[in-house]
Amino acid sequence: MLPEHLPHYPSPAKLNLDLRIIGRLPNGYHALESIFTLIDLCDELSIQPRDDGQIILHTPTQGVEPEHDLTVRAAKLLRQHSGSLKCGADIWLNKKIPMGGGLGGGSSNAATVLLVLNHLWDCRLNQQQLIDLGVKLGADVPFFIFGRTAFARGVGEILQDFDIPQQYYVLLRPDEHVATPRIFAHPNLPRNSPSNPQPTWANMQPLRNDMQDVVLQDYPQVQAAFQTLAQYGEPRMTGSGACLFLSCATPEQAQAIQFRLPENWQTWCIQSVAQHPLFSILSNR
Ligand SMILES: C[C@](O)(CO)[C@H](O)COP(=O)(O)OP(=O)(O)OC[C@H]1O[C@@H](n2ccc(N)nc2=O)[C@H](O)[C@@H]1O
Ligand SMILES: Nc1ncnc2c1ncn2[C@@H]1O[C@H](COP(=O)(O)OP(=O)(O)OP(=O)(O)O)[C@@H](O)[C@H]1O
Repeated sequence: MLPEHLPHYPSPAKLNLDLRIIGRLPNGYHALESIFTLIDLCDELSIQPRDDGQIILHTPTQGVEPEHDLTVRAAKLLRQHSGSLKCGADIWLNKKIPMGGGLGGGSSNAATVLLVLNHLWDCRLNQQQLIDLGVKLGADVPFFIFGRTAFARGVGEILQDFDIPQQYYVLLRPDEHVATPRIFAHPNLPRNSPSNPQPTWANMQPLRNDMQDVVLQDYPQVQAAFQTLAQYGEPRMTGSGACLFLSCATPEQAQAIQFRLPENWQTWCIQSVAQHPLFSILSNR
């Protein structure tokens, strides 16, 4: 699907290991505090610069108009800051991350495009400048540019390093699409969790997701998947759902649980990844 002669750039998914809503911002958005980690479920992109200013996506994503695709929007946004309208790109995307599941795939694709084209077009924007651009595309984009396990504040753009134990997860995709705006607008959504000024893994226990209860109430398929996973531990939802995950101490434990899950759900055994896999690729070029 991607051209074989070009590099394949990774674009990993994320999990919100914990997500609390601590209030609302003046613009109506919700102020969050969240532990984000990268996982080893990745989309892949090939990106080749062109010198005629055109940005062409050769692999349109089903259900997304090419000009609305976050890869194209990211490239156009960076082009405005490149100082040259000649900057163009051919883009190929191989999607493996389910869309709209709370795994941040589209945001990750946008971050990979920003990081790679910043390099290929020699724009020389620093990480903070890329984060400031990225947040215009989506609240999860800054985390993927930060590229390490993080504690996030604001809408997700204020990031600090955060230590977590290495963990393995069973990830399950319920057969349901949850619309993020609908959950943020839900009348029963809790919006008053206390802020944690000095978060640590220990003082965040027990981990939770403030969006989870309203999603479980309103989406029977997510509730059914949750009950099934709950036979094996304490599942949680990532982002605004619908994907659910269960922490496991070893990969063998994750595989044993996955083996017992009904086949009607798409499932993965995954692990957290300490650093964005793109960083070592770009620093070697
Ligand atoms: C749930 C998370 O995935 C956690 O990482 C993110 O906060 C989602 O952020 P996002 O991808 O930017 O979400 P979008 O799908 O673009 O947001 C849709 C709508 O949700 C609402 N929204 C989003 C983020 C936020 N912090 N507060 C909000 O109230 C806004 O009305 C926004 O217009
Ligand atoms: N390259 C892309 N990949 C995936 N989705 C895209 C892309 N470009 C635009 N979109 C749109 O963005 C929406 C959200 O996609 P994404 O997979 O990032 O959401 P998500 O996993 O629910 O993230 P969140 O953690 O924000 O809830 C999709 O439903 C799709 O309409």
